[in-house]
This record gives sequence, C-alpha cells and structure tokens, in this order.
Amino acid sequence: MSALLSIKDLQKSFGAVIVADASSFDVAQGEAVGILGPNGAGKTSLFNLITGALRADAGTIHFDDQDITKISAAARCKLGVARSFQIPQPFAGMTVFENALVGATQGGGLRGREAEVHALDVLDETGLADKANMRAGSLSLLERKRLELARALSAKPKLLLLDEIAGGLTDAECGALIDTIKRIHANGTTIIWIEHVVHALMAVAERLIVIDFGRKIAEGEPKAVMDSPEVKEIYLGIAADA
Ligand SMILES: Nc1ncnc2c1ncn2[C@@H]1O[C@H](COP(=O)(O)OP(=O)(O)OP(=O)(O)O)[C@@H](O)[C@H]1O
Repeated sequence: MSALLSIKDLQKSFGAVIVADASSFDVAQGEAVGILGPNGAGKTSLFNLITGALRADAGTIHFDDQDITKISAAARCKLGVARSFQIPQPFAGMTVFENALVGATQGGGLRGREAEVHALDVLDETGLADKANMRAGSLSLLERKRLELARALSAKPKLLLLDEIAGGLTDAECGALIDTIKRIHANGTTIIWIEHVVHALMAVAERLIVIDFGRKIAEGEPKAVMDSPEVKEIYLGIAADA
C-alpha cells in the first residue's frame, strides 16, 4: 500500500513545551491507525499540525503526493483532510442537515442538489437521518459525537482524523459508534484515531502509535504495542520490571 500521509521529522514547541519532537510516520491509503498517549503528550497538536491549524517549526507533511507543510487549513481540507474535534463544535443554531451541508459545500466543494444528497447520505451513514431537522444545539452527547463525524465526512475526506470521539459515552453508545467507524473504514476512508478509550481503538485500529512528550515511543501491531514494557511503563504508569 502506498502512503497517503507521510510525516517526516516534524517539530513543534510552545516555548519549553515540545508537542512534536522529530515525529516521523506514514499512514497507508485505506489504513486505520490509532494514536495513544498520556494527557498533554501532543496528540491533538499533531492533528492541528496535519490539518494546518498549527504551523510546524520544522519537518514536512506530505499528503496524497503533495507537500502540504505550508499550505492553509482550507486548502488541506479541499485536498481531503478532515477532522472531528474532541469537544464537539457544531453550528449550534443550525439544523443537523445544515451542519452537514456546510461541510459538503465548503469542504467537499459540492453544489446544489449534489451537496444536499451527499449531506443526507452522510447523515444516513452516521445514524443521524432521523435528526436531520433538529437544531444541533439540542442533540445528546452521542448525537453530537455523531454530528462531529458527519461534519467531517460531509467534506468527502480521503483522510479522516478522529479526536477522542468515544470519550464520555456509555458502553452501548461506544459500541454503536465503533460499528459506525468500522463501516466508514470498510468503505475505504483512511482513518487516524486519537483515543483514550483503548478497547474502542483496539476494535478498529490496524496499527497503533504511542506518543509521549511529542515523541513516538512505540508503533506497530496493536496488541504487541499494548503489551510492550515501554508502553506499560510510560503510558499506563506500570514499571517495566514490575
Ligand atoms: N496553542 C497552544 N499554546 C500553548 N501551549 C499549547 C497550545 N496547544 C497545546 N499546548 C500545550 O501542549 C501540550 C500538548 O497539548 P495537546 O492538546 O496536543 O495534548 P494531548 O496529547 O492532545 O492531550 P489530551 O489527551 O489531554 O487531549 C499541553 O501541555 C498543552 O497545554
């Protein structure tokens, strides 16, 4: 499989706080990659660097064979990079359908009937079809998480970045969301998923990357990564020789 995303020697600091420390990794077309790490490790900052909300101090980001390191967030979105936010950020006064329509027109570049059909398809895919006419601000937490997913998908992404989308859900809600994300992945969308709910990540990710202080400390097959002494010690706080 060829790399859809290729990150090389990415560096970013806020004063003394290093959020990306010579980070390098590739994500193949069609892959589902999970990212784990302690609070403050730099996970969301990594998404901000990939989407263009943050500029890297050094290093390069290639997406779909283009160097996107210095292009705007809007241009990256048009090329096919879309994300969900850890704290849902819908247009609260608009309906669920209108929220999806904004993504379809602004991110997906669709117009008129084509945009409407795509927005409706995305609401169907994310289990929100029967909420299409509700105000986004009146949704439950699970529905807001689903709307985050819908808003990102409506932009027709090649790469979908999910930031802690399972947090705060009940087990049943989390299970339903996992099924939706698995379906999206099975339909061919490449996914990078940051998540603290490890069992959710393990259900979807084909590869895990663990970061701490902006540095990659482990990468590989999910179970092997979770079993590695470094990850147990640094991520779970269990001493390697315990
Ligand atoms: N714009 C900013 N200015 C200054 N410091 C920032 C900024 N954004 C993030 N940070 C700091 O960078 C560090 C990494 O933050 P980041 O949100 O990337 O971590 P995270 O791994 O996503 O954490 P969590 O799991 O808690 O969401 C934190 O110490 C945070 O306070």
